[in-house]
Amino acid sequence: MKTGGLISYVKELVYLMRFMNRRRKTKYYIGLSVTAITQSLFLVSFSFVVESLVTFAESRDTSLLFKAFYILGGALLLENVVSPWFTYMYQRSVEFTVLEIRERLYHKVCRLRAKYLEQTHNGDLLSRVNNDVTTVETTYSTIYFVMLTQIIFSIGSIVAMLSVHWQFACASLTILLLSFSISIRFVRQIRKLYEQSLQGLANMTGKFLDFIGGIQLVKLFQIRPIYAQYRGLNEQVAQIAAQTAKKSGMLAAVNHFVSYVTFCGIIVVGSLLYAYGLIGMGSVAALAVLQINLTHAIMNFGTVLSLAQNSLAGAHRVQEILEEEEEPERLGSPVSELVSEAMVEFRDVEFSYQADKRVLHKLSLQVYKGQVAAIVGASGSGKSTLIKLLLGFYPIDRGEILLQGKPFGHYTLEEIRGQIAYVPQDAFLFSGTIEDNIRYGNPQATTEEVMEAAKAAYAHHFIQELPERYNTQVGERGASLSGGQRQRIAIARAILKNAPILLLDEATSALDNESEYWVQRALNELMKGRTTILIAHRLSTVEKADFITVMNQGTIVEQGTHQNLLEREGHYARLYG
Ligand SMILES: Nc1ncnc2c1ncn2[C@@H]1O[C@H](COP(=O)(O)OP(=O)(O)OP(=O)(O)O)[C@@H](O)[C@H]1O
Repeated sequence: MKTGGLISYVKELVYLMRFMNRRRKTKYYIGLSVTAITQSLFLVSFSFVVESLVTFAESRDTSLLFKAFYILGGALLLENVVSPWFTYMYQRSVEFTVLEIRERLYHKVCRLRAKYLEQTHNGDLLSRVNNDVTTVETTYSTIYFVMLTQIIFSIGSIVAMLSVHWQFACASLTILLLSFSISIRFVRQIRKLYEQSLQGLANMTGKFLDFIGGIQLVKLFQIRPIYAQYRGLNEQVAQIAAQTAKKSGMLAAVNHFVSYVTFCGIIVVGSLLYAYGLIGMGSVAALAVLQINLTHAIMNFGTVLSLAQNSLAGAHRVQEILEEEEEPERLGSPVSELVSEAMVEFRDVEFSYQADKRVLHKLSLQVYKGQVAAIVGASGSGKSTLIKLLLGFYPIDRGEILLQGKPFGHYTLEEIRGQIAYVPQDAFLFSGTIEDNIRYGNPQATTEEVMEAAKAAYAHHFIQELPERYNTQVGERGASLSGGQRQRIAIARAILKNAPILLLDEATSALDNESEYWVQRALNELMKGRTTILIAHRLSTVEKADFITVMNQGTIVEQGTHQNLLEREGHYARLYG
């Protein structure tokens, strides 16, 4: 490996410390350094213990025996009394830093653009938050520690060797550098493999999430390709792991070879020098201990440097998310002079998800306070896109959206979303209790207010019949409730939010007659006194709307009441017929 490559690795290892704040960094550095120094001293001191004992055996000088005991006692004190305190100090910094990274990722995901979230598989995000953050944790708690210990220990061993026999020390240093340069040759290859492995794991997690999400379909249709794809990814990860093991094995073999050759060299050369009276047996024993320790230190360093590649790859994936572009604070200029009489107005709005495919063409629509506006149209005509734009998930290309008479840019995205309650087609419940799920509409609401909302949403009755009532756990995504029950809880949540504007993505389309009846009544309650935009997939639900907008290929082709539109015998009449 070139010096430039080594420098860039060192830079990357330093870069990883960015995740830690300054106060923690100081504690981390102190804790890590003191622990590494005490452990190194403990190991280096053994060579002096061995030297004193062997020389005592030769000379019967009892002061050497005491010296060995003192060194050993001091080393044990450092290792068992001092070191644990400092280990706790740096490990605590690590654990709190990892907690902060996960929190930062959570908040970051909340602020990511809809476009990024739609294009990124949940499995990939999950893998970054779990696997990749764990690799960063390993670096802080183990890799840096082992690296630092090996460096300090190597320096300590070389100094000790110099004090025992400088010629041996120089020879050892040469072997050390040679062995080190061989070790790090493998590191770059191993890094590439780790990067591939992490991406493979992310793909596998994504595939598994797909499988779990669609488990009913997988069973029903016996979808074998899903398993084949999962297995393919699994095999890929296993193959990469096998290649990594091969490289790591080669690295260990080289290090072992160097280690034992030099150990034997010391014994042979040391014995010869002893035979000619040029060195004491105690010194030969100390040098042998130091040499074997030194080569182990280099081996460990090489191994840990290759493991660090995994962490660096993981850290980069974490950093990628943290650096990902966020939603802006507001969409549009806050100083626009535009005004509108309507509660919600789309004025000549043009929009495309991808540059070459326009989805909305100069679309204009006004919904006045208290009105119920239904939007109908063929699949793909742009109905859901209108809702996404109104929720501020995408910036529009041209035109203006006005809310409560003011242009979009007048409000922050948080303010816009605060004015809107949204009930999607597939009501999403979070795992937790029914009460929690309703209260997400207004975290400050009292238990009585939660119940009032549930009553208004015709949910109270069925909730009371559940074993734990409002404390019943809904299961993952509300799996323990029926579709209609989930919808009514979602409606209760929207009622509790008490926002002036309501967006409904027709919520009754997948329900049986009885559920539909109750959900429809709940929706009527929810719509009272609010300005509502209702995306209707079935025309029977739009008859009572104040006006109906018919969309086709991103434009409004008709507008009027149910009766007018039927009489016109145009698009609506054809859809209705
Ligand atoms: N995230 C996206 N990225 C790219 N294109 C998209 C995206 N979402 C929707 N589209 C495209 O935009 C067009 C309008 O889609 P939209 O979902 O608004 O239609 P819709 O009228 O709500 O359809 P449906 O009734 O089937 O839900 C379609 O051509 C669709 O393929």
